[in-house]
Amino acid sequence: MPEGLSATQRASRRFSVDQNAIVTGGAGNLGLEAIRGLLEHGATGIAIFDLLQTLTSARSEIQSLHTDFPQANIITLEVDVTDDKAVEKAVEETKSKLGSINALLCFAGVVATTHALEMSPAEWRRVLEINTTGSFLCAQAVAKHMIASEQGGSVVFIASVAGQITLFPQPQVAYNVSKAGVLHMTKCLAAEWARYGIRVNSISPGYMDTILNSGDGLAAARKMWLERTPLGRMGAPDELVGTIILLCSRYAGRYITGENVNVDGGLNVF
Ligand SMILES: NC(=O)c1ccc[n+]([C@@H]2O[C@H](COP(=O)([O-])OP(=O)(O)OC[C@H]3O[C@@H](n4cnc5c(N)ncnc54)[C@H](O)[C@@H]3O)[C@@H](O)[C@H]2O)c1
Ligand SMILES: OC[C@@H](O)C(O)[C@H](O)CO
Repeated sequence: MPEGLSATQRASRRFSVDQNAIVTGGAGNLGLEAIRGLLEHGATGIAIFDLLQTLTSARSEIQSLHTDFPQANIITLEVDVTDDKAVEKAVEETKSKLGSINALLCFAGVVATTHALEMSPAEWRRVLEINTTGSFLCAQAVAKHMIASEQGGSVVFIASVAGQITLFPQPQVAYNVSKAGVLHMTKCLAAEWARYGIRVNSISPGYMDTILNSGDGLAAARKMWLERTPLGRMGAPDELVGTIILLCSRYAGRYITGENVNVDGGLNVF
């Protein structure tokens, strides 16, 4: 322990997240697990941004969050992240209901497994619009609030190892490009917003054990994925939580910005 640190400064090394967060795609597989992790680590308020269809199908999981964390203020907002006006309105509503916005986590995303020669322009645009543009629009709207509050904050994008290497065997050029964009956007926004005390980082999951990677049609692919994953298994959704807490914590993570953390069982090494 360096000499001269006060008790308060030492306490400030904790990994706690005693603040409010917006989680886009928060009713999805990884988003729900992230929210549970944030609440377990002291988050006081959560705004779940997602499509009506997913908010409806995840109703019982969201109800369990209310039951398990009765002291937390958990709100749900129907938002399409590609709709800039809807995003701005939802961020405004979050601010008025939660009081402050200290962290943003962007999980909203889609995958298209289509060969490049067969991909329609509409499908290409949809994947980039949701994964890259949607993440940007949410970060921009939240950053404006963080700047106005003069409190700074933390933005965490969910990229993918697919943004760094060409995954095999599934053809998913639009997805891979969309996530490469998210990775570079992380660095650009970290550079632009550091002066406001806003840190911007990303997490790149590998193959997580979620619906996205399930289904009978993927059995052969799953076998190949495991062969290329040094830890030899898929990740559990809650295995992102430690990194999320580090990056969102205004204590432990306060000198980390512009960084990507691969949470992938080693998939990126090949
Ligand atoms: N599951 C994995 O193995 C894995 C690996 C790497 C990266 N990721 C990324 O993690 C994120 C979450 O993945 P997941 O496995 O939880 O998938 P998921 O399908 O369960 O969750 C995605 C969520 O995004 C929401 N969404 C989609 N389009 C939206 C829109 N236009 N506006 C608002 N919300 C929208 C969906 O309703 C859903 O709740 C995605 O960005 C995905 O690319 C997942
Ligand atoms: O094809 C599956 C991919 O989306 C994968 O789940 C992930 O993006 C690997 O990082």
